[in-house]
Amino acid sequence: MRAYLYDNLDTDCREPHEQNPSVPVSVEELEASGVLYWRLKDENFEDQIDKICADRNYKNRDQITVSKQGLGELFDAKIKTFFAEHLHEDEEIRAILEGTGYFDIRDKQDRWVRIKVEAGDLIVLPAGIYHRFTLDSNNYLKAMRLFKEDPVWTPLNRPCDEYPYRKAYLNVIEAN
Ligand SMILES: CSCCC(=O)/C(O)=C/O
Ligand SMILES: [Fe+2]
Repeated sequence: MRAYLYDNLDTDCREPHEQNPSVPVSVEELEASGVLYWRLKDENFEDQIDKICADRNYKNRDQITVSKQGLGELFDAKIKTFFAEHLHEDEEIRAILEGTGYFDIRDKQDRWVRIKVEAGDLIVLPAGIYHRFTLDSNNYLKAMRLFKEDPVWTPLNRPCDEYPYRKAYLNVIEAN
């Protein structure tokens, strides 16, 4: 995982969009926005996932393959939905199994921070954070999705500042 400020250029979102010079964003800075990160080791990948699930009460899991083959005729529509700035009522928890991609999150100053993920990364985006997702130029990512009960990942596109989970998110972040 590597995180940095987005350059805000209006070119293909699958490009890195790293500023020049780059402005790195640390794991601690991500945490200040409520984003959690773990690096999972190959040797005991499943054990580490199981421990995080037990600690954080994630009871269920499934897998998604974000690629033309994996999503079939839904691919173009899904990719568009993922990259529209949105939030969810629930956490978005993804353990990357194969491939690469970018999660962009809005930090406390409402700047886009780009998080490059690869196999072995586990990321938790808190409920209520504005974010988006895109593949990179490899056009392939397979992820495990973790969730507590039935997940509520309906994307609510910005602006939705009046939703209770957005307000709850801002309250937690401001107290940090
Ligand atoms: C890497 S999983 C696909 C992206 C997704 O599920 C989502 O909600 C993006 O915001
Ligand atoms: Fe999302």
